[in-house]
Amino acid sequence: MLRVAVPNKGSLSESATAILTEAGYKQRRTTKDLALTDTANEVEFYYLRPRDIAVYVGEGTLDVGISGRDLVLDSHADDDILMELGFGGSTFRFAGRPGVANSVKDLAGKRIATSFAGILSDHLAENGVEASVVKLDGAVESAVQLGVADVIADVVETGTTLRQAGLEVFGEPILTSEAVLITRHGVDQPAGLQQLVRRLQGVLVARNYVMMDYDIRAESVEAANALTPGLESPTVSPLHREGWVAVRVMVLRADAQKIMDQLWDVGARAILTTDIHAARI
Ligand SMILES: Nc1ncnc2c1ncn2[C@@H]1O[C@H](COP(=O)(O)OP(=O)(O)OP(=O)(O)O)[C@@H](O)[C@H]1O
Ligand SMILES: O=P(O)(O)OC[C@H]1O[C@H](OP(=O)(O)OP(=O)(O)O)[C@H](O)[C@@H]1O
Ligand SMILES: [Mg+2]
Repeated sequence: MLRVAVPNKGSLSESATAILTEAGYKQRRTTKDLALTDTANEVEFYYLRPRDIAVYVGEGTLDVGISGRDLVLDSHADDDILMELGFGGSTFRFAGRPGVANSVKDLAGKRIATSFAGILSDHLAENGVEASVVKLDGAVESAVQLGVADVIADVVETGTTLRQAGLEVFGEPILTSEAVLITRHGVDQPAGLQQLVRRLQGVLVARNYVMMDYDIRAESVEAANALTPGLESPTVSPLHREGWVAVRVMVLRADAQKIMDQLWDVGARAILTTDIHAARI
């Protein structure tokens, strides 16, 4: 059985369970359950902290897991990132009281609080900056007010927590993160992993694309195809009406309205979009 680690709580948990459910896997009924066996798909799910998932998978104790790119890098575990999952987006940034620093170069000799000491130390070393790292478990934004640090390095999503603490980001983002699927580096892919990856990719396609149908005069089909090249190639079928064809093609959901306007301008009519419920590409 494929052994899969899933975040048990926190920012990644709900979306991780949702994407697995959408991919046709059984998920735990209550947040108290520690594990669940999906016999039909021959997969065992283990619900763990995403920071620990990077370690379990890196050690090879579990075959594959969902964690955050920042947590994987921070752990220095022996993981490979197989795919990005399109949720749990955040940036990892420096922040401090206004004017305290403008870039990483200003941090020499300063005290920096973080719960990602691995990422922070790597970043300071890359920039040749010597500073002292104050390792905290959470609520890092309070460290400046409480006097244990001069600046912080933390996860920023909306920036609300920083504003509430009277802090501002400075310097370039240290990294951008999102939820990722990981396996142990350098091992043969276990049975069932390819199926999991294909199913998750299918969910991402269904979420990110819509199906678009339209009718157009045959002489304009090349102009329309330039706007909607599709993943492979559009399906073009004859219409009963002489000189017209029907086109069916996948387009990015985010671009759909703009493309419908552009298709209209090159003569397409009866332009429809429909949701895709599942896909294998
Ligand atoms: N607003 C956010 N706050 C914290 N982490 C976030 C946020 N948005 C996305 N993430 C990502 O979630 C992962 C952190 O997972 P974790 O389970 O520790 O979340 P958490 O919400 O901080 O949980 P908790 O603080 O309750 O332990 C990281 O990969 C991080 O980049
Ligand atoms: O930019 P925002 O949308 O405000 O989100 C970022 C904040 O959310 C997380 O804190 P969390 O609630 O997980 O508490 P923690 O610091 O104790 O982990 C993270 O550590 C930041 O503090
Ligand atoms: Mg947190």
